[in-house]
Amino acid sequence: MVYHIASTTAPVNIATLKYWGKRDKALNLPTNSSISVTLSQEDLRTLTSAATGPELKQDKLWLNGKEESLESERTQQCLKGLRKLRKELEDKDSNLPKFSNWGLHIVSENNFPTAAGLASSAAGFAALVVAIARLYQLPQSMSELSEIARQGSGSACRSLFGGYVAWEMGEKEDGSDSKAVEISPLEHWPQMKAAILVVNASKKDTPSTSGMQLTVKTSELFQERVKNVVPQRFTHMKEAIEHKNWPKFAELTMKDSNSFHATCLDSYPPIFYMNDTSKKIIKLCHAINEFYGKTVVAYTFDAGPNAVLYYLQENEAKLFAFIYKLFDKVPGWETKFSNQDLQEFLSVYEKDVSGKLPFELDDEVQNGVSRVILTQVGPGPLSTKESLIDENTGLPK
Ligand SMILES: Nc1ncnc2c1ncn2[C@@H]1O[C@H](COP(=O)(O)OP(=O)(O)OP(=O)(O)O)[C@@H](O)[C@H]1O
Ligand SMILES: C[C@@](O)(CCOP(=O)(O)OP(=O)(O)O)CC(=O)O
Repeated sequence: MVYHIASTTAPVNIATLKYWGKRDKALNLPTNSSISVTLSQEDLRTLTSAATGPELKQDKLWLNGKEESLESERTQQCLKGLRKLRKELEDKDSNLPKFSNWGLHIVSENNFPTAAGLASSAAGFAALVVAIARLYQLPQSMSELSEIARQGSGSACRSLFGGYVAWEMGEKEDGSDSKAVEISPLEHWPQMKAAILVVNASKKDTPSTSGMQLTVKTSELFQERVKNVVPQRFTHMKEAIEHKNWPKFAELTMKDSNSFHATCLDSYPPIFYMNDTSKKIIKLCHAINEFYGKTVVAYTFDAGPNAVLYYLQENEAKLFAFIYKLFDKVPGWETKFSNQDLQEFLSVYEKDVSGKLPFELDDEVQNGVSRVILTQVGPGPLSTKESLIDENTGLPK
């Protein structure tokens, strides 16, 4: 028999205004709105294929070549939501095959480390929802589908759009107004780039879900953050994106990363996501901006020690004079630059920086970084002809 199959890729997004805290755990409703930049799928992406057929009795998932359980409440919520929408179509048109009664086979691959604080769950749930929505030929918009992806993992709802994205927290108890919307498409500000310094690619200590629950329950600072800090920052950051106001965008991004990590530290017992290397990178970014007398780089850290450095294309040589000088031994540079380009960064350092620095560069920081991922703002989920499922067997290829 031949199976019905649809495939999609989906991107990672890195928040510049952080989601941290749930007001409803079952529906995954946040305590504040958030904003993110979607990153290019050339560098970080999930590819997911979904298949169905009358002979499939059970739902199954294979992730990075291994069969994984689909039992988690969150995945079940996503599958339930998608089947409900398909059922509505089938009820209206009796000619449609009864996909909603059949099992699903889902096969997915991340081209980067899973559960390493690189937002794999965001790309993973976004791809899962979009692949099945396409298989089911659902008419819903990306914003509507984002309500389902949100229930898989909050940050996943933002991966349904490219460019600059907001997750509006909403007010309704049923969560029907808590969804992702596009602030600006990638074409509006395509000069935005990101250098990710992978500080520790092993599994993290405190998962985001339990970490944020603890913060909501125990941190007083958190109350101040959601009531007074984030609502204003949300408006200001949206404006900064709309006006391509880089210094403002950068300042708010850094402040919000710091504010989020401060609420983690204020949780009881405290949660530490950043390590000494992360802190050295923060100091370095401020020192770089001070050295040039303008904002060249903005850092942000999620629930782990990895640093995401946002910068504009026009400032690349200025930033890389420092970071290539410091991190030239770690892999990743060669994916985007020739040897000659990289030597150029060192000559900028020798010509413009060396001897003029009011501080010593700390070579030690290199030891805490294992890899650099060079990327930029990118598009939302993309349909693909590439399939991970064999159309004759319905099993992973
Ligand atoms: N391609 C995928 N398809 C379905 N589920 C996935 C996929 N990739 C990751 N996941 C789910 O997401 C989990 C990892 O989420 P977790 O939040 O621990 O890490 P992360 O997303 O890399 O980090 P963070 O969200 O803090 O940036 C995996 O264990 C898996 O359940
Ligand atoms: C620090 C963050 O990356 C937290 C992400 O949390 P998740 O979306 O992973 O949490 P769950 O909804 O419980 O799955 C900030 C952000 O991406 O906005």
